[in-house]
Amino acid sequence: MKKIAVITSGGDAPGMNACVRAIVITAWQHDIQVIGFRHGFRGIVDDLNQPLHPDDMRLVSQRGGTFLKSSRYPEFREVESAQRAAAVLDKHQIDALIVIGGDGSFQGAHHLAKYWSGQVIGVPGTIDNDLAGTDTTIGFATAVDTAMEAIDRVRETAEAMARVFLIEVMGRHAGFIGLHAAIASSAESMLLPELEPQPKIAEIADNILRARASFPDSSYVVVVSENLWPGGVAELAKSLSKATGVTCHPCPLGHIQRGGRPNAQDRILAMQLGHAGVLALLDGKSEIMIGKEQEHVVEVPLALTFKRDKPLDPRLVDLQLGLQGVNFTSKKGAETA
Ligand SMILES: Nc1ncnc2c1ncn2[C@@H]1O[C@H](COP(=O)(O)OP(=O)(O)OP(=O)(O)O)[C@@H](O)[C@H]1O
Ligand SMILES: O=P(O)(O)OC[C@H]1O[C@](O)(CO)[C@@H](O)[C@@H]1O
Repeated sequence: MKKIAVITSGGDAPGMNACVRAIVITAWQHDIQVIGFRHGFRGIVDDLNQPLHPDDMRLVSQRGGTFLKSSRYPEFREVESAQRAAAVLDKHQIDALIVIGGDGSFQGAHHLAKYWSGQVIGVPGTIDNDLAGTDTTIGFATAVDTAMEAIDRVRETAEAMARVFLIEVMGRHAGFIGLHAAIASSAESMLLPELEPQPKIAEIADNILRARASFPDSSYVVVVSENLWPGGVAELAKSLSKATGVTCHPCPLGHIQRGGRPNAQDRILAMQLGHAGVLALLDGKSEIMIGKEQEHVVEVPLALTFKRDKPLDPRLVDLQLGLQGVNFTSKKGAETA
């Protein structure tokens, strides 16, 4: 193996830069050159190449986003795009490609592997944590920290004014950020796509009214996953305000959850998985994702990572449901009810 390529693809995630650093340094230690392609699969197709050298990696892991840039590039589903990418990779005499991204990026890698003979490896980089075969993904822990800090700030004004807030968090169609942020911020309630049955407006409203009756001078925070409620928290807030007679304030956290310096956990995970990715390539592996399960680095067939659903940890769901229930039965609540 003489030359490998790396891309960051899909939504950027804090820690992607640290992962590229580990890949570049590990590869050079094995006399392998590294080329980056900017903007993910689009950069391969358009040959936006950028040679990567360990000297350039000195101060990248502290930064959020991805210095290699990323993109959403739906055209890559087409056969011609994959063939064009294969031709560009061959032109540069690339032996293997490492794709840092989420489930869409891994589908892209799987698609490319049908038209290109080089090795292809995925490293999970997405704030959503929605990839099967790995307990966590690069960027998830930082996004949860960011959401928690933002909710803490909202909590202070909510508590001062005794207001109800509906805080929308990212996750695409998965509730990992929602669940972890709800626990970490001591939310009174959470609405996640995985919870069955989904509560009706009347039930959510009833919970708010019961909490207001028990704690009339306190805040009430509901963490809501994006893409769950039609119209998002803005519409949900309108419906709940009407149903309860209490003004419910919508607060979508949006892209601030994706930005920011990666936390230590994400930097360490990123470097561990990037390093292991290069070693797996040297071992001749292809079409796998390098993940982490129960503190061990694991190799998982790429196709399994996006074909399987990844469930929330039921113990964490029960923890939050149990703790949020305490709000209605606590001593203080019983006295004022
Ligand atoms: N089915 C597919 N076939 C080929 N390429 C795909 C496919 N799905 C996605 N891709 C490619 O992978 C890129 C990244 O996918 P996507 O935009 O879904 O983000 P992602 O990797 O899931 O990351 P995130 O979870 O952070 O959004 C797409 O823009 C596209 O170029
Ligand atoms: O930045 P974009 O392209 O609007 O994508 C937003 C989506 O990307 C993510 O941030 C990462 O997949 C999701 O949580 C969110 O739904």
